[in-house]
Amino acid sequence: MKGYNVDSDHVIAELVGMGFDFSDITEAVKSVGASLDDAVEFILNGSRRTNSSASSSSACLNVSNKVLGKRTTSSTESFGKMRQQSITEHLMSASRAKRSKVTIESHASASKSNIMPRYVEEPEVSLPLTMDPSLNISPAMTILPSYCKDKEELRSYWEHKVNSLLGKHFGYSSLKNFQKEALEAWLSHQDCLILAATGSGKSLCFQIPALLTGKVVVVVSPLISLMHDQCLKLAKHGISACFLGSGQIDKSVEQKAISGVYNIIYVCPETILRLIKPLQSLAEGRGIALFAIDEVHCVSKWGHDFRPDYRRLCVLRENFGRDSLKFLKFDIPLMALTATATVRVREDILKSLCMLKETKIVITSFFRPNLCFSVKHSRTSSLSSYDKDFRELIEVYTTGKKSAKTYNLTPQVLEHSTENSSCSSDGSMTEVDGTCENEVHDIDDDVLPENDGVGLQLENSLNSLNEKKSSVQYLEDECDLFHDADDLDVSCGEFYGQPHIKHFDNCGSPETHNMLNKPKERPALEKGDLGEGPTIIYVPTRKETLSIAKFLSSYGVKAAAYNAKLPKSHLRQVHKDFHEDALQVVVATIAFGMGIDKSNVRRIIHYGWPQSLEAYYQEAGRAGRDGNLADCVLYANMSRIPTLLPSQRSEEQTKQSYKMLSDCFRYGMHTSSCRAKMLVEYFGEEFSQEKCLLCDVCINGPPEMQNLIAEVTILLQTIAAHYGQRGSMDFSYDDGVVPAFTHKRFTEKPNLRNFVSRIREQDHKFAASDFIWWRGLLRILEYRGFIMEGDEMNHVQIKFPELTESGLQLLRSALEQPFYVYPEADMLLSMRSRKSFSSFAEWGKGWADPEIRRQRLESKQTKRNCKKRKPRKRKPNLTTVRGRLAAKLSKKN
Ligand SMILES: Nc1ncnc2c1ncn2[C@@H]1O[C@H](COP(=O)(O)OP(=O)(O)OP(=O)(O)O)[C@@H](O)[C@H]1O
Ligand SMILES: [Mg+2]
Repeated sequence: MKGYNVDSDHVIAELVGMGFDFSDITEAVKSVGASLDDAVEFILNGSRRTNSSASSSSACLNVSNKVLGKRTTSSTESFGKMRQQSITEHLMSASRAKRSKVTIESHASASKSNIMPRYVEEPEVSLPLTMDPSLNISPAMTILPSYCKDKEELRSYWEHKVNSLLGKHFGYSSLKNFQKEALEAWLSHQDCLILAATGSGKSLCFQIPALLTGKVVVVVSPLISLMHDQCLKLAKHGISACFLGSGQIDKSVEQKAISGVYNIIYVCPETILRLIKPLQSLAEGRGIALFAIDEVHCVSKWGHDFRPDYRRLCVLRENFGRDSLKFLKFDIPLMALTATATVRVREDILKSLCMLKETKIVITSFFRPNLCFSVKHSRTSSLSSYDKDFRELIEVYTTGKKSAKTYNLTPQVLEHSTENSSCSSDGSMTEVDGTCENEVHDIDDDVLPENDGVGLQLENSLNSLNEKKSSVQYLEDECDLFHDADDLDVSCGEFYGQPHIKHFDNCGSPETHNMLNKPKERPALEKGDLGEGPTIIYVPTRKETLSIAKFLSSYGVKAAAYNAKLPKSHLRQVHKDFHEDALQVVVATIAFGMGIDKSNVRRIIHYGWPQSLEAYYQEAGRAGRDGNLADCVLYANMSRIPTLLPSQRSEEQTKQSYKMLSDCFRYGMHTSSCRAKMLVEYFGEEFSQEKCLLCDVCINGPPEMQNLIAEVTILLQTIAAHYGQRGSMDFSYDDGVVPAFTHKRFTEKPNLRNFVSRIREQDHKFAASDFIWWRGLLRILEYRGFIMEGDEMNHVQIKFPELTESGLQLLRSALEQPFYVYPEADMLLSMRSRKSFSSFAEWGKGWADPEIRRQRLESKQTKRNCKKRKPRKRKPNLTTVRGRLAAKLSKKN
């Protein structure tokens, strides 16, 4: 297979997945090159295997789907051939031989190097303990050859074995440390929870046991597309696998899985619950080496991607232990894996899965040293924001390029959908509502006669549209809630391992992988040109996927939209083109989900607030898997507090979701700590170095500190006075400054807005102060423990502030000590448009002068009047039904 490139590998794997004979495939690829369609055409029409039912290249995807789900008779022949060559067959035959007699052959007298026992492990068969008990070797180690005299020897024995499998199947030279630790736990029959960064290689931890033992590994995974991709990769590495989703299962695949045909069975949580009994017979027959629960954060209600069925997976511990299956010598180990779990989520995982007390926890650093994090302010709402925010990106992909050819993926869909979205949301979660409202007003209200029958009808329908658009159902429809677009037509499929070729997927060479393993030296990571690798832009709403993709395409960028509502054929095409580097930018909702493992993604842009830092870090983690520099930019509207995406949640979950959103908001607002540090510390890791040296804060440095004693004092005083805390203290202040709280606005619990207007009224120095500036200050006071939330409701940031005991104490000493802070992002934003608050002096002085005050008030009034001017009549849009109707009505009048 020398000379085959990544593209041909991909095509070969696809064809293997379709069930074609390997020799036919190689011949086809040799003849027509790395084109899937052409190769299918060649095999189907141009060579031995002519099949009239699938003769056109357009049938290619159908063929694929059919074969994934139900194999046609014509493919059985080649498939049988492949099975002969598959590793499964080898292990199966070995296994059969093994079961008839003693499992491990002793080779005490032979040299280790040339004697490898044919079978490494058979936990059910206990062996005489020939080792010194003082070695403290766990029972599982005893299943290893008895010529290994000590722990070190045992370790090097299995490392040697694993490394040869690694080289043979994957082309890697060694395991990473965390992978070794995980395998050691499994060898010792321990349950294991693995927390390792995105793209670090967690899958190998559960794939290797299948190769080592010849038993089956059962992997629980949340998404069909993820299972499909992993099976495809395994097939390329010579390992047979199948996936069983929860839809219409092809029973024959399921039966084969249960009879032990595949090395690895991927199964969704719903299905595994149905398969407990059959899996118990599999455990008794071929044997189950391990249950792996991938993306295990889905177990936790405290995580970002909760899947209720994951919580029922404690059945695995209940039904696959020695207590329930007498033929087992040891409980079948559980291995749980995730890249994003906070300490609380970890505890929840261990408890919900009933993992054993001695569960080994393997944690690698969450730090990805080649990712450059930054946060930028953007309204993310209109073409003008796109223009500003994506100019650089457009330059990267178009400068010096000859043609500005538009990438034309389902243009009709794009055209149609963007036509109605001229006023798209501003990208933050709040703007889902905003969009709807704007949209309803795209017809001029003032063109409609008030009591005209048609007008009334139109108005009614607009109202009902309005109502519909503010319903949770409609809003849910605007956003994708799952990390999956269900772009496959099948719910199960099988993949047979092909004879091994040296593959490194589209993920680079082993050397580049090792770079992830072993971070580059810090000084070498100087920020510069990132190159042209692809970009993923994550947006909150489906509509924005279309409008941004259309915008970028109009500048000649090869961009495509991806969201769960687009046609499946389009989604598949996007996946394919993205993996083959035919696309420069994918603009997606979170449906472009978990498990995207492409090495050269150079930029992940979040355009609008994510819902949690877990989700953010997981999505950002898709960048730079080749170890080279990559950018992770968050564009968010700093002037708005994000809101939760609509979803069905219990009260408890709502609270948790608010907490996560709030943490995410703080991450964006923070201006003085290294971003990577903030992120890894969020996951409970102590950051080993001071800074990442690559994020916007490390590069630009924090903003200048300001002494805000005057502002802090008046804010605390205003709040304290409302709650009658003044009497209980002996702080002294200028009575003129403290507000008199007799105003009727204050009879109810006041929110920050009320306090700010009070401050503005009371002190001319602050009369023109921005609300968002005070909001930033309030947040700082909350971090420092001086303020707390005064109501029971859930908020992203404190809404009804009250003073804590420390707040009261601070107030007592406030006037004596300076209060230095780094202004938060919203404060900086407000200061950019106005004078800084601490330098209110100038403004303040101005307000003190009655003449200046009069002039300012007058100009304010004039501005207001200008705003109130009757809106200009817009020309009705004659391309829409409503527009034509409005035009007709206005003519009548
Ligand atoms: N020991 C190793 N040496 C070199 N490369 C490796 C090693 N182990 C895994 N890899 C490679 O690392 C890449 C990422 O692997 P994998 O998909 O298992 O990551 P992951 O940790 O599961 O990521 P995610 O969190 O996105 O699911 C793969 O392309 C894989 O082949
Ligand atoms: Mg993974």
